[in-house]
Amino acid sequence: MLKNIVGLVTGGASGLGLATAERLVREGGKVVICDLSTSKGADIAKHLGNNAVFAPVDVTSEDDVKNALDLCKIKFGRLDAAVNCAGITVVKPALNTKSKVIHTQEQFIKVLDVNIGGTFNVMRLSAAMMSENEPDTEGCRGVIINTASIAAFDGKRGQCAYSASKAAVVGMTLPAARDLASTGIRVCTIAPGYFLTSMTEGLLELNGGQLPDSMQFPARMGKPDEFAMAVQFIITNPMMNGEVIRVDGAVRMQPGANL
Ligand SMILES: NC(=O)C1=CN([C@@H]2O[C@H](COP(=O)(O)OP(=O)(O)OC[C@H]3O[C@@H](n4cnc5c(N)ncnc54)[C@H](O)[C@@H]3O)[C@@H](O)[C@H]2O)C=CC1
Ligand SMILES: C[C@]12CCC(=O)C=C1CC[C@@H]1[C@@H]2C(=O)C[C@@]2(C)[C@H]1CC[C@]2(O)C(=O)C=O
Repeated sequence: MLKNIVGLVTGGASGLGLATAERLVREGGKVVICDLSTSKGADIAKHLGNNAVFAPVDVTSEDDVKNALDLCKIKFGRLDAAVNCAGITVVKPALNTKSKVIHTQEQFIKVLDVNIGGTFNVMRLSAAMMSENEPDTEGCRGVIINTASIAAFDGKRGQCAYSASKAAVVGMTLPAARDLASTGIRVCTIAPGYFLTSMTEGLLELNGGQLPDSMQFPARMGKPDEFAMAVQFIITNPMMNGEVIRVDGAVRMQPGANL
């Protein structure tokens, strides 16, 4: 149960973030769905009812995140769990040796800006708000959950930017947990494998109908709610701190096709 837990979920209008927002509400909590103003976040929050509200947020903007936290305070009074799911990817080799096309620096920086900068922006501002909470019986004031990827460890061809960004999210987990320990705020990261969302739609088709990377067990794409179950576990288990959990059915990404 997540009774009365107030969560803020970035990327909450789609895929893993949406499943997390839905689970929070289903389990008795409340949620601020943060996503781009162009997303379906407003309709989704309406559909989820009074325990959900939408905040238009670009995670790279300090003002947008502050406004979302203000809304959280006004509507629900506090923040217990911030879940960073907003993320983007680009699939492009550093250099395409056949066509001689070079990966642009702009694309590289953009992925880092959203995936690293956005995650850090939400984490630091959420922590500041959580620091105002009364501690629970364990001294805990809140929990921050970031989303990396198994690409942080075994990036494929074409994933320099994405893998670097997710490795950074893994890398900030322990120092952030250490920074926030004295305030009673926990920080964990989930590194998902292949999950069925808009980010991976078309992946099976691209792969000739085959599952990628000889998936072990279960030999299928993850369901978004299986990610949300990991979020719930981290929120409810006070010993989960400073840790990165792979949720991937034991898959290991292979180098992939020459791009
Ligand atoms: N689907 C998968 O197999 C995996 C996904 N991930 C990671 O999980 C996270 C969620 O991905 P999915 O749900 O699959 O993707 P998705 O594309 O379904 O959802 C991502 C959401 O983030 C939002 N977003 C993008 N840029 C944003 C910004 N600047 N500010 C606010 N919101 C923004 C999008 O509007 C979208 O609603 C991402 O960080 C992704 O890298 C990691 C491993 C596997
Ligand atoms: C890069 C991938 C795989 C190759 C392909 O044909 C298309 C792709 C675009 C979506 C990527 C694919 C991938 O390798 C895994 C990721 C990066 C996927 C987006 C999310 C992804 O599933 C992941 O992060 C896995 O950890």
